[in-house]
Amino acid sequence: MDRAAMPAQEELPLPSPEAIQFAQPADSRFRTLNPGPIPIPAAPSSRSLVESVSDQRVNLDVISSYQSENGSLSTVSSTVSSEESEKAAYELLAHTPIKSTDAHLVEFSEAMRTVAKALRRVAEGKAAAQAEAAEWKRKYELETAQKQQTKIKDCGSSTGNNLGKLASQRTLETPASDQTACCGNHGICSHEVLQDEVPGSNPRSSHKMVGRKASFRLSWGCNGDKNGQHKHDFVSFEKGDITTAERSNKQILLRWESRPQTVLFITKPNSNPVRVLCAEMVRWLKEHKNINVFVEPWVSKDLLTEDSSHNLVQTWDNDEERKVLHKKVDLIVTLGGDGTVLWAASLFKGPVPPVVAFSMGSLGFMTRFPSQQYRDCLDNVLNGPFSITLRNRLQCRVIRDAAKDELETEEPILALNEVTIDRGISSYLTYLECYCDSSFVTCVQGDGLIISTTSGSTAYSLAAGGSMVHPQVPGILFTPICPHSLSFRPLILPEYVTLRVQVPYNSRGHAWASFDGKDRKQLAPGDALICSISPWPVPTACLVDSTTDFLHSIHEGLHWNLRKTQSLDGPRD
Ligand SMILES: NC(=O)c1ccc[n+]([C@@H]2O[C@H](COP(=O)([O-])OP(=O)(O)OC[C@H]3O[C@@H](n4cnc5c(N)ncnc54)[C@H](O)[C@@H]3O)[C@@H](O)[C@H]2O)c1
Ligand SMILES: Nc1ncnc2c1ncn2[C@@H]1O[C@H](COP(=O)(O)OP(=O)(O)OP(=O)(O)O)[C@@H](O)[C@H]1O
Repeated sequence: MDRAAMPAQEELPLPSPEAIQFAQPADSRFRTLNPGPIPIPAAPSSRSLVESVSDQRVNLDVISSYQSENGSLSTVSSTVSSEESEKAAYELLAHTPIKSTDAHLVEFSEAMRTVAKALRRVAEGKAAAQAEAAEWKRKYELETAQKQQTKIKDCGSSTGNNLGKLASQRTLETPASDQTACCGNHGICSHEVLQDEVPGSNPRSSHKMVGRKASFRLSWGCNGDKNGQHKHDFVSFEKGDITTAERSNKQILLRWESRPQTVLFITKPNSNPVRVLCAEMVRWLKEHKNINVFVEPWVSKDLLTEDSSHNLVQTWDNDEERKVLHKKVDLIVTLGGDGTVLWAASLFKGPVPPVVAFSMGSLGFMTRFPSQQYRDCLDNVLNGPFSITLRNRLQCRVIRDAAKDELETEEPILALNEVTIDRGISSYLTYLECYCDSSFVTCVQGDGLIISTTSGSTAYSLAAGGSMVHPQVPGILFTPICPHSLSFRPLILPEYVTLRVQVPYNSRGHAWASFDGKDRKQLAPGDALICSISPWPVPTACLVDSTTDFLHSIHEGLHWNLRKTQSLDGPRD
């Protein structure tokens, strides 16, 4: 490069001979090539810049530039003796015009210039960042001081003149004794500030720099919620501490704002006690409470044949009418066992009115109301308020291989307990690929898989080794059925995930999906089942409250951890 064409010197000072010397390689062979300090025009030295460039790099540059002018150098340096190479090098130097050496130095100084520019940019960036940080700190301290002053005023004690002064000085120094006198009794000041030692602060007093911990924000992020409409704070950051602001397991109370007028009865079929009680309750509700009653079509016929006074009981004639039941019904009463609650829920593909489940079955895990005391129970519920358990349902969709490019293939199916994917009549192991959102979970090889709600955790999932989970816990259970693996433990996943169970093409057989033990669907290789929590839970009325009812059911219904207590006589510590 022509020296005249070089950029202005202020861009980068040319390296001094001293600097060049510093950058010389440790390699002795190279030293023999080095004719000593090279005379170059005097220029301000920048040793520090040169230091940042590795010696090796300079060596390589210089060597390669020699190479480019005399391609034989590498052969010389690697194959001939050092004496020969020295001789060759001197010859080479003798033939190398000084212009060429200058050209290398120019090249080198250009490299230095680039490094200097980069360093300058870094230094400028750092200075700007420091200035910005200082400005933020200043504003923050000012704000803190102002807030502090306001609180001190609120405390009714003498104004902390010091704070005012210090605020204007952009720092806040508050003697600990002042704080106690001012706000200590109210527990405000002393707990909401951090006190850090400030280097260089007034050594005469024990004054400290006072500042708040940095605040930050966490929020729910809903899958697919591009507008962020469902995002809301779920923690608060009071004084820099994370506190849960909203808890999903709060007790929920139902308080009527207007009087309930319509009750739907769902009853277990083929049960005489149920039939008799249903007729009695319907009459009582109509005569004493002036309530409109809906029943299933087959119940309507039953009631009419028994007593013509039941002709005022309403029902529905077709699916379209059934689909809008939730708009007419204030309350659902079930008479039967858990299966009847499941059946009642299955009639509602969308929102479900509150369910009051009377126990007329063998187990009655979800049926907490004693049928003998139906009058008191119904009175309490109709008057309100009463606790409810919001029971999540699974919304499941079968995606057929042939139609997997279509967005929605089959109607979604809602399950209150679980969806089971099993081997059906096939005698082969099921082979199911499972994904949670977009992450691979596992391959199930065994009898099948149960994807259960927390309400269903005490049903089939429990029998397959899953944990019992309180129905208000927001989760989805992932429980294998007889997995042919020693290490397949059940999982509980968060309620917001979407699960996909795929029958792979290389599966030996078909799989079968069923929903709350009903509605079996065959899954061929290539078919998939998608499950997520439905937006329409089933609100079931509690006899006492959600937790008391749950614990009562696991004690009384499942005899959980029932064991005779050891007597005192016997060995002791
Ligand atoms: N091996 C098993 O334990 C097994 C096998 C198949 C189905 N099931 C369960 O049966 C349910 C269908 O119930 P059904 O009454 O229509 O059939 P069902 O008449 O065969 O009764 C099943 C039993 O499960 C009990 N049950 C149902 N839901 C429950 C729950 N949430 N908690 C505790 N116990 C519950 C019922 O009270 C009943 O005793 C399915 O959703 C499934 O959970 C269990
Ligand atoms: N109204 C209904 N129409 C059709 N089937 C129903 C209806 N109510 C309940 N069933 C079905 O009847 C079966 C038995 O009902 P349920 O579980 O309530 O009685 P149970 O077996 O005596 O009680 P438990 O669940 O306590 O053992 C279940 O499979 C359920 O789906």
